[in-house]
Amino acid sequence: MAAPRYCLRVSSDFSSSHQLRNYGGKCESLHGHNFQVQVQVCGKEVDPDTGMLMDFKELKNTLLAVLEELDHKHLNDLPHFKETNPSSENLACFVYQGLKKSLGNRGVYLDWVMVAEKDSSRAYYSES
Ligand SMILES: Nc1nc2c(c(=O)[nH]1)N=C([C@H](O)[C@H](O)COP(=O)(O)OP(=O)(O)OP(=O)(O)O)CN2
Ligand SMILES: [Zn+2]
Repeated sequence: MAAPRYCLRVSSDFSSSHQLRNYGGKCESLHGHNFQVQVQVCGKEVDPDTGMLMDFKELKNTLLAVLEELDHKHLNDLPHFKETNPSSENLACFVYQGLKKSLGNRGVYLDWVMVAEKDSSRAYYSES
């Protein structure tokens, strides 16, 4: 039996500085990245009137609101990252938790969040 699934992906970015603790290398020094972020949400049904799972614009705006907390900040100074290392993995988890809270229960679930320091180095966080 087929199990229909529609998925949407939106992308954005933020620019921040960080210092990785307990790294034992040059990334312990202050440096910055233009982090790329991609998120995927999925659901079983589209709205019969709009044909949409959710408006891309709304999803993008929700993502931007979460990224606003990180953009142009020194990540180690943020309360969340005072103890938690601001690695790409932990940033993906942070964005996931923020988005999950904002999206609430609407028949759409957050599948995964990706954070990349560059195209060749990506971290994914998922709870499904
Ligand atoms: N699993 C992870 N590994 C690393 C992370 C991370 O978040 N998760 N982060 C870093 C540092 O942020 C570092 O700034 C990245 O540096 P690096 O990949 O070494 O980039 P470079 O440009 O210096 O090196 P290239 O060889 O040119 O890629 C490190 N690891
Ligand atoms: Zn770094």
